[in-house]
Amino acid sequence: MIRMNDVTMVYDNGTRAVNKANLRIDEGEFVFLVGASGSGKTTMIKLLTAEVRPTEGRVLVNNYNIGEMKKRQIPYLRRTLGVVFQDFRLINSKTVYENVAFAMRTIGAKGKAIKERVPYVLDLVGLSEKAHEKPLNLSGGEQQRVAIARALVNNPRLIIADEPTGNLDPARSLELMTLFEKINELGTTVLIVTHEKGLVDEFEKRVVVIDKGEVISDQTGGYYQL
Ligand SMILES: Nc1ncnc2c1ncn2[C@@H]1O[C@H](COP(=O)(O)OP(=O)(O)OP(=O)(O)O)[C@@H](O)[C@H]1O
Repeated sequence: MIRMNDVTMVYDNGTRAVNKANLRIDEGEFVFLVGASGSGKTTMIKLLTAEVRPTEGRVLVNNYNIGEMKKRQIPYLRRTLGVVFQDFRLINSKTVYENVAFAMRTIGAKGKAIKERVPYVLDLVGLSEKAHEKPLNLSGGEQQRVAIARALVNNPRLIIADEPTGNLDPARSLELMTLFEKINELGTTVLIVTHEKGLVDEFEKRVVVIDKGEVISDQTGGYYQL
């Protein structure tokens, strides 16, 4: 599913954001990726979605080789991924339903498939009642769940969330993690980037810690130190 072998990523200005990192995530896992600000978490995610390419080493995601793939292949890689951004990136002029349906339309899905699938994912994230609201009439936690519904709607093998609890209070954050747990139990591999240690400690999951672009610890459950 995800393989990083001795991966280094250096930005144009010379910043070495990822440094000889090794990481393997298998189908069905639930993984937290944690690290201090500037440690390289977002760059790791960008490598997985082919927003940036490795300077050295090999990155494999759902059998795509990120360093060698052609630009025109990138949309196909992204169809296998659901990405939840910290700032939601919803279309405020469209309803919740339309935001989620839109993600299906972009990959060519039509009427019946959309009518079946969108209500299912809205129910999964607990937003059936809000289907016809516009995003700006929702709370931050609800908007976050719209973003998750949209990421899930095309049935990705892997869902990646970058700081998904950044805008939420502790109770909502816990609820959100419980939702990701449920999504994982339904078969989707989950990778969550966070620097909220308290939240990670609540869940007995695999925790990968990065510091200065290197994986410095990788263990399941329990305490970790930054
Ligand atoms: N586009 C860019 N060009 C140059 N350097 C960058 C770029 N994006 C990030 N960096 C640098 O790369 C390093 C890693 O940044 P990254 O955003 O991956 O960290 P992060 O762990 O996600 O941080 P945060 O928790 O603050 O979001 C930092 O030193 C950052 O300044």
